[in-house]
Amino acid sequence: MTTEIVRGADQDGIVTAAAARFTALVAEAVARRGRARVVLTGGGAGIGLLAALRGADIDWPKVEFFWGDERFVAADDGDRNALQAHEALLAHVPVDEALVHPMPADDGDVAGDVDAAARRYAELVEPVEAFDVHLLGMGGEGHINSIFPHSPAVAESAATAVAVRDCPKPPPTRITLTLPMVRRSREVWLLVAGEAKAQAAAAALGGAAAADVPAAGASGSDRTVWFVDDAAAAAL
Ligand SMILES: O=C(O)[C@H](O)[C@@H](O)[C@H](O)[C@H](O)COP(=O)(O)O
Repeated sequence: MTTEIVRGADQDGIVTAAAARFTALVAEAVARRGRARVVLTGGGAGIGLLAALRGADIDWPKVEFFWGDERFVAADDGDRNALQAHEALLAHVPVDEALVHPMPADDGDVAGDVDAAARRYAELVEPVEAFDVHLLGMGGEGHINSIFPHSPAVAESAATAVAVRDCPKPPPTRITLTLPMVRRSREVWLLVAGEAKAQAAAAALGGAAAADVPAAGASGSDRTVWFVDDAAAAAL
């Protein structure tokens, strides 16, 4: 397993670098396996990458989309990562809707039951042998997906997806893939920009415990790539 650091001047710089690499990774996965399985995330950098991919030369109907985390709100709530991904990318490219797997929303038959929603998503991802790439943003205290330091989610070693309550970053109720499921990816990419992330980036790359800095537990079976801008790289 390789860890690689890709530097950019700012968030736009890392998004541009990640978009070029994403295009190549999807082409290779499709050539080898007929399909590329990708996991999307929320946050400024993750959604920014999706917007940058709109014009990319990608065989979109061969791409299968999963989410690493989601805010448990109504489907039409602007806080939904799936809605933001739709607006940034999915509505603009010819995806196969049967291959787009958003996490359940807080309406429909699991309304009010985030545990049932998480279980449903766990059942969906359980049979996936490996994602090709799991995209992640990182918070200033080192969270990835909705896995926060010293939370039940960061300690989860069995379930593939779990409910999150009292999340420090609003909205408070969420669903997240767990670290074991994140690691079921050939590649894991962290998109990290801004000085607020510098200490956590240095700690994660320096071998901190995942309980303290969840990003430290995010690694791909083939490769982990940190896309960091100059400000976020300041303490490396
Ligand atoms: O749904 C979410 O909020 C996320 O998936 C979260 O893990 C995000 O990726 C980080 O908080 C980084 O977000 P920024 O890139 O906006 O700092």
